[in-house]
Amino acid sequence: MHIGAVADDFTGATDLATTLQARGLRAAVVIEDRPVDERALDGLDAVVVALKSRTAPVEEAVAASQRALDRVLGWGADRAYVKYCSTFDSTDAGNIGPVLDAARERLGVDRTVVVPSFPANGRTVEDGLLLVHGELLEDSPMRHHPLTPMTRSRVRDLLAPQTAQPVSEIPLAVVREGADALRAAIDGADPGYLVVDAVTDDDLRVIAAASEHLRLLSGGAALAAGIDATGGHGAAPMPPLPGGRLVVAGSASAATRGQVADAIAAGLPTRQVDVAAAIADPDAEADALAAWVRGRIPRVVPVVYSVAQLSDVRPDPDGVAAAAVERVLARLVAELVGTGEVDRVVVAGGETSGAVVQALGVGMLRIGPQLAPGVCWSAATTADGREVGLVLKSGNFGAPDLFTSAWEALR
Ligand SMILES: Nc1ncnc2c1ncn2[C@@H]1O[C@H](COP(=O)(O)OP(=O)(O)OP(=O)(O)O)[C@@H](O)[C@H]1O
Ligand SMILES: O=C(O)[C@@H](O)C(=O)CO
Repeated sequence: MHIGAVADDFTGATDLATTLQARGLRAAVVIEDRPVDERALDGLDAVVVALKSRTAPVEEAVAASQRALDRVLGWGADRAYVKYCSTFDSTDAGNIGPVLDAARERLGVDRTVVVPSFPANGRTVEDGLLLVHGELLEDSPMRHHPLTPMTRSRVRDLLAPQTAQPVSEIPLAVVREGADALRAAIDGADPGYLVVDAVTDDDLRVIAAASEHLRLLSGGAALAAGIDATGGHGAAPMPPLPGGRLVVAGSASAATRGQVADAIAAGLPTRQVDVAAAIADPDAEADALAAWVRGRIPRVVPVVYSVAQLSDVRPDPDGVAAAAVERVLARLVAELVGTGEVDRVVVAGGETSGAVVQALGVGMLRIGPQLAPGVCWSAATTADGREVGLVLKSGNFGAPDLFTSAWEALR
């Protein structure tokens, strides 16, 4: 196995796995500590362990990441990849630094690159500053993220409070000199973390080539697109899925809000989660939503969402609303998949996807056709043996019409 990766949320895990698969590497996602039949790992070039650790308490995130790393190394991975968000979602007390520190120690290495850039999704790093579609991260919609509001843009300033290790920057000019010059800069820098500028996919290919000797990589998923692959393997075949279809969106991100608006405009049946009702009695709200969905499937694709506009986000310092919405959407999907009424689900949002996949009791995701950079279908078997197709969509990924167009890839 070439790559063993640990991703801090579930959409990030499928983002990395589909990116590796597009390079011709056979990749799959393993869910947290769930046992897997090791025969299913035979012939895989890469395994990504999906964690729900982005906003977990630091000790929990580090412990879960260590267990995941031990697992992939035990499965024979030559190299490790710590995957975080391309918008570096974290807080000053956050988990990226501690997880990287622990991974460096586990692998006995003194440095790694830090490369959140994902040009195909508009995230670039130049002069050490993270830009989202050309706008500073702190001026982008990420400023209003319900769990990890991003109010600074310099990657070094975001990482430094999370680690005692030095954080240095390698400018674009060095990357553009090519892999040999960049490798010399990486090896000559202080030990610790090296934030490397990258604006284009070519820059990422140079960084991947210059980092070939590093046993630990870190970044968003796009750095993986530069990994030298000799594979040529396509997407895993999806099982026949004749049942109902459903979209659940717990994400408040700009792209998801656009996709919700597009679904409304396209005439899909849509219904908003009642957050107050969800907090009061999440199971009753889930049951009410399930009854509404049942009245519509399998003819059409119902869309259950929680945020159409930013003013729908409830001030939530204790995470009560977030947990309630996650529970409602997870129970809704588990109920309808459990009865066999629904077998294809598009889930928008990383935390939301984590809650849904946990509720389904899925152990492994086989990576199917790609729908957009970082967005793909995956096939899974639930704890009670149902076959299901899932799209775990990062909040800010995918074209506006994703909720109407995603199904075509399964025809
Ligand atoms: N109306 C609301 N008020 C407060 N919190 C909400 C509301 N609706 C949803 N949430 C919570 O906001 C969080 C959104 O996070 P999630 O990771 O699912 O989406 P995202 O951040 O857009 O996606 P990604 O992490 O992939 O970028 C979830 O915990 C969800 O339950
Ligand atoms: O890297 C990204 O932007 C995504 O995979 C993600 O992690 C969003 O949750």
